[in-house]
Amino acid sequence: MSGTLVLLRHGQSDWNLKNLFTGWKDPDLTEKGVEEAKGAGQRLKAAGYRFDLAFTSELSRAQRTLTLALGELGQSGLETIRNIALNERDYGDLSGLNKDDAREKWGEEQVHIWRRSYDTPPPGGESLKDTGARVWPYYIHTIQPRVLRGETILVAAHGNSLRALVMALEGMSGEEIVGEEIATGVPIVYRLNADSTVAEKTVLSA
Ligand SMILES: O=C(O)[C@H](O)COP(=O)(O)O
Repeated sequence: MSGTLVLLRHGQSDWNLKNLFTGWKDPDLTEKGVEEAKGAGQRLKAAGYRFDLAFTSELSRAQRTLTLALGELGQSGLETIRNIALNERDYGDLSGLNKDDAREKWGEEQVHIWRRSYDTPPPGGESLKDTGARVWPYYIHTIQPRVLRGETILVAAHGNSLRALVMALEGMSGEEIVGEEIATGVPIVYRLNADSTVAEKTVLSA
């Protein structure tokens, strides 16, 4: 057995609440999002986790979620590496549009394909495959070596940057990833084997 990797999607953002495509836009957390982030930290603490290092994106909602969770863990000030590679999928021309308005304009099926398919990008944006092409190398070169050293690592990021990571970690196909949803503020814990495969997965739901 090797180290532990914990993935945490940010708490509810203002644009999640307003049902807007967000991508690389930078809204803050809502009050509910703040509570979700704190709750994630409390559950990690109750389960006995202590982190050696954290990673997050260049976007405020993930950074703030990390700060709030670390506060609950009593680990404020933990060494944290921010990188744009962990940013949310770029939603391109959809960014800022209401998701229900988009369904009315382009149809339910097309919008679902843009949101959940593996390799169909939204107009002017990234497919999940494109997102994975930056998330996965960053994981392999920068995050995974620390986990394989036996460390406990926290990654606070986004619904689709984490879907890309989960897809690769669990060896999911382009069809399987369509049904994968990452909840806000719910830590996903992976214990890795020394050969980097997943030994055990635990979801710390509320
Ligand atoms: O960028 C966004 O709009 C959300 O964070 C995730 O959106 P999705 O649920 O459409 O993947």
